[in-house]
Amino acid sequence: MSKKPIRVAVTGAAGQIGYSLLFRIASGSMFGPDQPVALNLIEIEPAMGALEGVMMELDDCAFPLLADVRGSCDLNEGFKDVNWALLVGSVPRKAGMERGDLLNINGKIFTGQGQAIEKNAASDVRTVVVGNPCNTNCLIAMNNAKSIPQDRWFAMTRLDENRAITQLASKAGVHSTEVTNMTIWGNHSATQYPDFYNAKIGGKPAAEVINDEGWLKDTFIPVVQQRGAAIIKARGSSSAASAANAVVDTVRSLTTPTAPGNWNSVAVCSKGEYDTKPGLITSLPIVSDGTNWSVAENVPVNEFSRAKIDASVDELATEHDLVKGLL
Ligand SMILES: NC(=O)C1=CN([C@@H]2O[C@H](COP(=O)(O)OP(=O)(O)OC[C@H]3O[C@@H](n4cnc5c(N)ncnc54)[C@H](O)[C@@H]3O)[C@@H](O)[C@H]2O)C=CC1
Ligand SMILES: O=C([O-])CC(=O)C(=O)O
Repeated sequence: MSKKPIRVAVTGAAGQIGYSLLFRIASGSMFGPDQPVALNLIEIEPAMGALEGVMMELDDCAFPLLADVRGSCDLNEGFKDVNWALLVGSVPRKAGMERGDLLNINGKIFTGQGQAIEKNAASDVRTVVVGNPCNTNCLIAMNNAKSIPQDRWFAMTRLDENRAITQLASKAGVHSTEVTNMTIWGNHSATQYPDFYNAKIGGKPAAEVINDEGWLKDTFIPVVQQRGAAIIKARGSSSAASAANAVVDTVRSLTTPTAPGNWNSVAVCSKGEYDTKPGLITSLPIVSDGTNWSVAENVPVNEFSRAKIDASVDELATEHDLVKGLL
């Protein structure tokens, strides 16, 4: 192993998403086939036994790229020297709940984690929040680590993007790789707006290719918005393998150059782009040069899209007000 390993913290490492995610990271899916990785696995005390078992399984894979694995329930130890912090650990919702209902239970987890990241992580640390409600949990962590630049904080809407891509591809009868420019705007919640107006299929506007605005507005949007709930209903627990896959995609898209003309969705700290509210963690169309990211420019926003984006940003503002005491 000639390259220095990238050290990655994963919270909730013994949970359902953790059980898929760790093996993808260790096998090279996240940082590529010639990049060694080291894992700092963080759990709460009662789950340390289960984490031990997961670590034994990591050992049993003899992954060529895995340089080191540490398990801890101490946040200072867990976030020590990490280059990436993947904040998965938190309680998932049950059937009948909205993700925002978890704010009371999960929000406070992210104050201590933000502080511990600021105190212990490597100087280049970047954080992706997965635990729900992920936008506002990310807001809490970011505001508890004010010396870390705001452009290093992300919340995950890539699973929504991937879901939207598959819905459009399947309606158009094409492979998912034909669908590009799929923006999820706003909150990772039932108000998110999967923007079919700017999505493309085979390089053409998706709305033109599908040619059924009624379906796009009245079926496509709610199916994507409610996909998490549909998985919970079918599986009895929330999306795990597809969520882990989306974490891999998120980090990969931030660390490799975006294909020219395309973009991906991730929630970042808004600077007011597209008239979103500055300071909120809002999903936007993002491009990367492999090192730095920026918001895709000149994406047209029509009246329909404007109303949908505003509704989701309003919900983020309400969540912000609910957690003011934690910021
Ligand atoms: N943003 C997104 O697209 C998605 C987000 N999620 C969210 O991800 C979170 C995790 O989901 P699962 O892995 O299925 O849940 P899970 O219940 O299977 O695992 C969560 C793990 O987190 C651990 N944990 C709880 N509090 C912790 C803390 N303070 N520090 C460290 N670890 C802690 C638990 O011990 C458990 O092992 C949930 O909040 C879920 O709603 C799930 C799917 C998609
Ligand atoms: O729906 C949930 O609670 C889990 C989640 O965030 C998703 O699957 O998108």
